[in-house]
Amino acid sequence: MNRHEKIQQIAVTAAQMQEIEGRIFAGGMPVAALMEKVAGLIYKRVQSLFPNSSVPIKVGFLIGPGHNGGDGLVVARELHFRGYQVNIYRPFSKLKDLTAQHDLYAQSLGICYVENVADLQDCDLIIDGLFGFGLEREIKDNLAEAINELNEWSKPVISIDLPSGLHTDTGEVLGTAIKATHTLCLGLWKLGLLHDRALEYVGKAELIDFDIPWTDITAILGETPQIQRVTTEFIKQHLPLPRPPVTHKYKQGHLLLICGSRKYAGGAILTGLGARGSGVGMLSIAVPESLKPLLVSHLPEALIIGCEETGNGAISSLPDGVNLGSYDAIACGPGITTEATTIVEEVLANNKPVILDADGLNILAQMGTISTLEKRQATTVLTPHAGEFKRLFPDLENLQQNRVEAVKKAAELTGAIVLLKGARTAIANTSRIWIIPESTPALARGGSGDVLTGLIGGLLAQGIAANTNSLVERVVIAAWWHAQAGILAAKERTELGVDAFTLTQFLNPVLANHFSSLL
Ligand SMILES: NC(=O)C1=CN([C@@H]2O[C@H](COP(=O)(O)OP(=O)(O)OC[C@H]3O[C@@H](n4cnc5c(N)ncnc54)[C@H](O)[C@@H]3O)[C@@H](O)[C@H]2O)[C@@H](O)CC1
Ligand SMILES: [K+]
Repeated sequence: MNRHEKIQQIAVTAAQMQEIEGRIFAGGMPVAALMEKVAGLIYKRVQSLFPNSSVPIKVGFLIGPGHNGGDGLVVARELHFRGYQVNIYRPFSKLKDLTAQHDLYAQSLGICYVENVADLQDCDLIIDGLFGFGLEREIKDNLAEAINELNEWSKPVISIDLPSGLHTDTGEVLGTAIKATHTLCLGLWKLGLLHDRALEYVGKAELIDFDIPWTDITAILGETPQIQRVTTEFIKQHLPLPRPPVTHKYKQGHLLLICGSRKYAGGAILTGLGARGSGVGMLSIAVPESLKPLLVSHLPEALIIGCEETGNGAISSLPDGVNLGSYDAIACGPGITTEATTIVEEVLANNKPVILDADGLNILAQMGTISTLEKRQATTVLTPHAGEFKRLFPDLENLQQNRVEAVKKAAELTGAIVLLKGARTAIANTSRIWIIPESTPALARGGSGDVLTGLIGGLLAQGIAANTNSLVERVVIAAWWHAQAGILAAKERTELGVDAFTLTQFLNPVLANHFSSLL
């Protein structure tokens, strides 16, 4: 893996970034030289995003008291030299030394300083250098009002490092925050940018790599950082491709899906199609007896098991002769309704890897999440959305806003692999956390989660059959794959055109697009 690929997999907190920065300075790099280098990369990127033309672009700068402001001033100076019409709004009198020096020089060059943020309203572009990872308290009073006013203008805004006002680690809005259209994150991805609640502020985000020595990164984060930003390169390493040249269907995993009810028949089909997309060797699907013909017609390759059903058409028990121990993995939950308690209890009592979703999770919550999972030896995967998560882990409610912390705690409490669905799906086991950095709101649609459950099940079953010891990676692959299928489908069909059935048809093209070298 090259440096670019490796660096994209890292996400850091403010404290970690400060420690890494400290090592660079201790190594002898002058602070001013690093700022010059970083700002040089930023202004070149701004130039390519907004090239100057015969009519100069008018750029408004927001300058804060620290080194984020210092970066901003160097960018302002360089764009001034390149013919941009630069205006600076700096609502602070006390500046850090280096920032103050750049400020003096900008003034000596005759760059225009304005008194009020309103004076920037006719700018074509705003650059936000108010605060970076040094923001330590709420933004209040006049500055908060200025930011709120600017957010009303709907102009292009480029934030340096991160949108000012966002907490670097949690993405929480401290008072108020800049709504950027672009964020140029410096050096290493800041964890806060990967939180759902930050997304409406971040816009298009990209990393500006300024050559932080790898030894300084690993000295602070270790060889395998605890938090991983999931990239294509990671997926490529863990994808079950290519297959061994000599194999057979059972060696490629046997997955049992337990899903559906009279009320939710479609959920069973979608889960089955998700599993189909995974390439799993053998697929068995247990559904209420009355759904059997429907499932056979949609998934002719699968073995459909008709189960005895309750008066409302939920699965009441598996038929005699079905041995849960004979499958590599079992995925249970989509569409089963909360009546199917017996089957969930039976599945959890078994010693095979289990994926629980939807009403499977609600039943687990009723059984007692932690006490039930304590008894399990085999892997359990839980795939809640925020509402299900709350029911599963009522004691973690105060963490709901900090999704990364919440998923980490949930995994620690249960020993399970927990996948918390969201705009930035987060997955944790007891030692690490993975975040899917790209997705699409097109996936916010009924049935989309059923597809994911099938996909996870299929990948997990293949992993078990192949004796791989990295099962959590299979769950991460499924989440990434699902998101990418949504993105690809939305590109072709718009964000409104990605119903769950359509989504299943984009699973395979994602692989073909990204991994042609493995085909
Ligand atoms: N880490 C690195 O390796 C590099 C960092 N650089 C820049 O330096 C930034 C960090 O610089 P700093 O540590 O100086 O921090 P910031 O520039 O983010 O801001 C810190 C300053 O803001 C004040 N402040 C914090 N919260 C406030 C609030 N709510 N209201 C008013 N004032 C507040 C603090 O007292 C301090 O003076 C990065 O984000 C990045 O832009 C780059 O210059 C070069 C490389
Ligand atoms: K900023």
